[in-house]
Amino acid sequence: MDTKRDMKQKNPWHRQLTVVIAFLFVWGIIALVTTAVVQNKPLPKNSKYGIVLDAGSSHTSLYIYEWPAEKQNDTGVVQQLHVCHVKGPGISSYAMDPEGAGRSLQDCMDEAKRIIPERRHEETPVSLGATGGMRLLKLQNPEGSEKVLSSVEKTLSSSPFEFQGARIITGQDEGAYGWITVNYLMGNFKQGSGWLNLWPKPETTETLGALDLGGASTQITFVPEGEIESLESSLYFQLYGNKYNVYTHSFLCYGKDQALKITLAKQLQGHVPDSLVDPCFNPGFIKNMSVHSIYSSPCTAGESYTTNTQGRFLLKGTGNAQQCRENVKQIFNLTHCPSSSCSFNGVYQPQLQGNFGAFSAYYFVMAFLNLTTSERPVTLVEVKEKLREFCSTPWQTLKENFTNVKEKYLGEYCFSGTYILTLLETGYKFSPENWNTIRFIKKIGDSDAGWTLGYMLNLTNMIPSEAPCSPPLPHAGYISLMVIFSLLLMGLLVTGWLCFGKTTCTSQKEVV
Ligand SMILES: O=P(O)(O)OP(=O)(O)OP(=O)(O)OC[C@H]1O[C@@H](n2cnc3c(O)ncnc32)[C@H](O)[C@@H]1O
Ligand SMILES: [Ca+2]
Repeated sequence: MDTKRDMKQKNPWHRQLTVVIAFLFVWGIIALVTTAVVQNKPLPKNSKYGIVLDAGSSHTSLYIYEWPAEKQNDTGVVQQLHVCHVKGPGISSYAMDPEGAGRSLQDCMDEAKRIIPERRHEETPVSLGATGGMRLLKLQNPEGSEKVLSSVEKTLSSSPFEFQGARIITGQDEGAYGWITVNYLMGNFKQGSGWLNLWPKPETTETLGALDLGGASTQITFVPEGEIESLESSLYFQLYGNKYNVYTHSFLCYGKDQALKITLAKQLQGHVPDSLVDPCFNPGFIKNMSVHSIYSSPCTAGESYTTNTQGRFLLKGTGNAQQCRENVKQIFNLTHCPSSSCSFNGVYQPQLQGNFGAFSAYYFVMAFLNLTTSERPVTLVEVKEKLREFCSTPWQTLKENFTNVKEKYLGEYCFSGTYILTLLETGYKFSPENWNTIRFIKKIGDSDAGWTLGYMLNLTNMIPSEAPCSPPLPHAGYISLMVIFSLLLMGLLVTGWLCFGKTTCTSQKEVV
């Protein structure tokens, strides 16, 4: 044994070789780690931007979206960077002063100019989509609606951004883009990226239905289980290689402001008294209303009426949720259905399917009533109980308790909550069993739920029909695996050499 050790110690080659290998080993590790770190160092942010203006019936909002320039077609990369709420009413209110519509957008456009880096201005698309309010104005006053559109077009096209049009979007588009937005933000279109690509894709990917409640119109959009019977309510999408048959319907006049007008008109039944007792407003609530404000809308235009001399009446609340529901139910015609199943007014609707995200006024109202934030979903019974309690609260008490809430909103929450409940239950056929499939949402991540993001993704061709080809491994995973395998190989090499080297040395000594 001692002789062997002596021989080894005396062999100068052995020590030199060990030093060289140890040096190479350490150098190899340093090189690999440096490569991995340098390769994965975050690149300087190179963003692109897009602007969409949501010209709703009650207000206009300007949304700025941002995404990394190099990841244009990936899913889930576009994010809302900023929202600017235009002061004043929706553009459809400017029929008598069309120039005012364009002017009203200027402040938000200036804000966008400050937020988006100047070097990106020219290539940033800007577009405006008008919804229910402008659809109604077009029915009532086509010339006025054209003038309003020209006016906003003038403001947008005089900005440094790339103007892509100001138009009234159809109810079908509004529903479809809302559905695309929520599912894009939820990552439901995501392909199995990286390793998951190695496994076959599931036949259908679960998507979230979209429920949007505006002031003038409301939309329901979801992927039903079977065939869609009506062509006009059916949309076909191929997104990221997945196929979707989507049902959508938009009810003009069933946004919450127009629905209130129809409900009031139903109670008035053509005879306008000096005062109207209404269960949908809190006890003690009194409002002086103009008859014209109710009957001037195309949604109530079919109704003939006689009025008192002042053309005004007093709306007096009694705060009875049960009676309010009975009144609201009257605006849903359930008597005829030409298809196998219907929602209301003879409109085809397939059986409800999957989970739903309810946004816009659904969220504003349900959040105020504390019916959204809960670890567990609120049941339909609890919603009804809450409405009973809220509607019966005296108006004076409400005003004292909610000094920071707009009085217009506060006064209407009893009606609005009851309307939402009735629309969902009587209209769309949600029941106690599937009520928990509805989530009232405002945002997904940092982006608002609404139709604008889907609209921009479509306009800028940012959703490919086929999944973009991607390597089986993400870049960081590739580098990490390379490092691990290289270390393993080196380890094996060194171990092998040590064992092999020892034997060789031993045998050499024996020969000697
Ligand atoms: O989609 P359309 O029908 O064109 O209308 P819109 O886009 O203007 O509709 P919104 O979703 O912005 O708002 C729907 C309604 O909710 C009202 N609203 C907005 N914020 C609210 C809040 O905090 N509480 C109660 N109601 C609110 C608003 O006045 C409208 O009557
Ligand atoms: Ca809207």
